[in-house]
Amino acid sequence: MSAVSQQTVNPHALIALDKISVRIDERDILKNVDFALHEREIVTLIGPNGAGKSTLIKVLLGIVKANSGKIHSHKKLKFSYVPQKFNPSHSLPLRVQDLLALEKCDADKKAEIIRDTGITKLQDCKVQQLSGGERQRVLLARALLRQPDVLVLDEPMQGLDIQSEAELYEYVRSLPIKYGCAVLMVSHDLQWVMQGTHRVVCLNKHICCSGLPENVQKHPEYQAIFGTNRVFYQHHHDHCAHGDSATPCQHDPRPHIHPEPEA
Ligand SMILES: Nc1ncnc2c1ncn2[C@@H]1O[C@H](COP(=O)(O)OP(=O)(O)OP(=O)(O)O)[C@@H](O)[C@H]1O
Repeated sequence: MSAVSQQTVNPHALIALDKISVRIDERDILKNVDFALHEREIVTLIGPNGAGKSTLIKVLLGIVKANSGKIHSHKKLKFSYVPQKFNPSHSLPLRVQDLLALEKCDADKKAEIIRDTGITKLQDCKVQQLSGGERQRVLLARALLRQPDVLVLDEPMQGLDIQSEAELYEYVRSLPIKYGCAVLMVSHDLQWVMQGTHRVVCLNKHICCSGLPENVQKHPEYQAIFGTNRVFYQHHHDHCAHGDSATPCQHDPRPHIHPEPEA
């Protein structure tokens, strides 16, 4: 029932889910979910553990088939997906540069992405031996090399230290303008949700509420899940995210993530 149709419910959406339901082992995982993603939009999906966030992403990616509902899209979209967990087999030694070479990309753009994600020095390292934070950067770089229409990030901050996390947020915020992609992120970090996102969708098997961050946090279903005292202020980011770096930064005006410090 979930084949991607070229017709459209929302003429402005890149992709739209229409009353999607997923049942696994007699359990409702998603119920009647309507969802749309627009060009160059940054949308964050929030909700408690087990709410169906990863499942919703997998439906969008075509990995999980819905039991009912439809997916509409104007054109065949190119997705890049940075999963929550990536544990490559130790029996398949793969260097970072080999992994990145799997994606075809213009050399200048590739150099820029490698520099901006802070992985220049990791090129010869084996993917299996990277730290959690290094692995996240490499996966993000690989995702960008695909030059996707939609970049999907499932809790991408796992393993990142606080400074790298702030830099990653700043970098992700710059991507729609820089590379023309929409960004769909799953995050439990409500501070990011409120400050970095154009739109928030709160999911708990069904869509509880969605809209501008400042409106969503006033919604009764949001407050029932996250409480009433978790209200965040918003401010605009026109400054460098790495101002507190222990080592002086050769300031680059473009958002970028610093490499992890060497031991
Ligand atoms: N392949 C599967 N087989 C059985 N149950 C599944 C499968 N995939 C997901 N589920 C169940 O569906 C529910 C939603 O899972 P999902 O991973 O989408 O939630 P989530 O919102 O991403 O959770 P979290 O925030 O903990 O990552 C969970 O109860 C999970 O156990």
